[in-house]
Amino acid sequence: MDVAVSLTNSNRTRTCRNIVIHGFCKFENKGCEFNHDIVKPPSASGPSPEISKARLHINSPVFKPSNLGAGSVKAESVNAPEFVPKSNQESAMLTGGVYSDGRNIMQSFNTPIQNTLMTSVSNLSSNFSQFGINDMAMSGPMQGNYYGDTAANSYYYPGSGSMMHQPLQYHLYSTPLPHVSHLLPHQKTIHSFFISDSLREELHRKNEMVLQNVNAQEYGLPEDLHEYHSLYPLDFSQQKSTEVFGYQSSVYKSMCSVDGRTYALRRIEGFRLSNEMAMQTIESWRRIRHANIVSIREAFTSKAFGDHSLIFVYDYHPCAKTLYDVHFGPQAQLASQVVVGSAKGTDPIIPERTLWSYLVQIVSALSKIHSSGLAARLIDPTKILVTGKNRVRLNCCGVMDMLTFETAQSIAHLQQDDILNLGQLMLTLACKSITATHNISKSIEYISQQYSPELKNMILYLMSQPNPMKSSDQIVTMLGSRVLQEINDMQNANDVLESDLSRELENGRLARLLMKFGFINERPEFDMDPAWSETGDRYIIKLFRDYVFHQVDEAGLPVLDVAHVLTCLNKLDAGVDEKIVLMSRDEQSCLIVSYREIKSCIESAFRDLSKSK
Ligand SMILES: Nc1ncnc2c1ncn2[C@@H]1O[C@H](COP(=O)(O)OP(=O)(O)OP(=O)(O)O)[C@@H](O)[C@H]1O
Repeated sequence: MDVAVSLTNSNRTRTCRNIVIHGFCKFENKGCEFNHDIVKPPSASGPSPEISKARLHINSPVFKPSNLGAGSVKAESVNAPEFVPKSNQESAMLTGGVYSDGRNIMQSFNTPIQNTLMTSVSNLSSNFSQFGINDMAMSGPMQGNYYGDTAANSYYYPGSGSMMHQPLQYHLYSTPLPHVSHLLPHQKTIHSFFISDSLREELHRKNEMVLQNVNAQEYGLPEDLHEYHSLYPLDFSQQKSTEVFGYQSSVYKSMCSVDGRTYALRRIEGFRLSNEMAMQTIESWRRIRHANIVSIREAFTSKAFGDHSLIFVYDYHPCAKTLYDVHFGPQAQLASQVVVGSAKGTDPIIPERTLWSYLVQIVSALSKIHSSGLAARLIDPTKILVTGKNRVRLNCCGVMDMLTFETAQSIAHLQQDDILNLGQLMLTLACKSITATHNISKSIEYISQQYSPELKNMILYLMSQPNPMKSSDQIVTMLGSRVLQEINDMQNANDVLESDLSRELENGRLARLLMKFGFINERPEFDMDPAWSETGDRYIIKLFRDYVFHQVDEAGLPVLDVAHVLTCLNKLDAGVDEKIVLMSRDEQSCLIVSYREIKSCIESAFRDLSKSK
């Protein structure tokens, strides 16, 4: 398709396009070959200064000649030398001129023209209102006037009205204003095109955490540890406790040089493995995959830290905190003081629903572990990770099996201990005191005051002597309706995430479109190639790119309007029949094409590119 708009065909009878569009031609006496002798009304010896300066900019309405039916302009028709509107009325409309009797055209529109104009304006307004732009740019009384004459006039005469609109910083997302919640069904705010702020922030924080790095030498860390490198300490506390494992332990984030993924390495310091068989205990744990268990990948010994260390490799969960940190750590205490506004001792309790949720998740993990013939052996607030809102996972699974390999213990017995430890954990959480197990009767009394008898009885059952044996499956049955509640909550959360995902899906669509643009536009290797010249489909694409991204306002400043870009790209992707005016950079030619035609140009240019591979 050849789309060059040539001016070499001298045709004195044709009205100059600049006269039609701008009302004047700056090349009139400088060699422009076209006819400039149109009947100019006496009072309109020159175009209004505002209009003469006005360039194609974001506020330009979508031009829709009333007598051009849909599909009447094919992409091929851009071969036509120039665009000549069919009637003087239209040209008058475009130039914002006056009639021969001196009446201003805006005051004296006859009904069909007025309808066309107002349709264009209202189309544009509704396009933009989809993005909540009305709310931002024309809030309050302005909005009420928008469809009135005053607004239409200032719309067509940029700069002439009392309200001058500067380009807004649409890329700086602000939260929606309260009145924006009362939008009409077809209107949307820009926020509705992207994932929620809180989720975006959370994901950014997690990404940032994955990329955190320290200088290994400064921290006395090895550069390489087996297949792992870029170690980053996750536990900066100076005091290391030996309470849980009987050994000091440290945790590092690190990257695996084999698969490039990030893992959490738990180092048991100063542990010398005396029996190689102990390594096999990890095999059963490696097979366990459960939503409430931090998966283990492998274990190995290392002298890279200058001692005999045993290293366990777990899945890394960025920004994870321990259950202890969340409910008993210094930050939790500070937060509760802020909430309550009083000293320690009046901490708000953990909501009962959260406690049931923890219980259901941990019992679900235990059920999986016990049915695999294993025991968790570490139901401790410092060894349970919180990896999302109320989402818990058992951590450090398999460590105790290896550390106590020599002292064989009955699995059935260890499983009973798991259930007892779970009871103690729930007691601790319900009393929000790490020492709650020191005086159980007092703690139970406190729980009966704060929570339902159902929760109290469940904790009592978990902590009771096995008679003859308790099983995790029994507890699952006892939890009954709580499990259903948990499923319901999770599915609701899933729905919210899915809707966020669907918004990003739309953006992914646009990103693919932009990639195509990037592939096609201004390829240096096709610079002088007539088959890939700037006169064919690619020319339309280039002009469209200018229309979308390179518009300027009346002061010649760049228009940075995300909403305009989104509107254009969405219409392009949908291939709608709406027509737009594309203007060449030298303002010497203009084309009227529909989004559908531009879309087919892009597709064919991209097909050509992929064929040439
Ligand atoms: N798999 C993991 N993914 C992400 N972070 C983890 C992982 N395992 C542990 N962490 C983080 O490492 C930090 C230290 O964990 P650790 O288990 O040592 O807790 P701790 O409270 O310091 O216990 P201890 O007193 O026994 O050292 C915690 O903030 C925890 O969130």
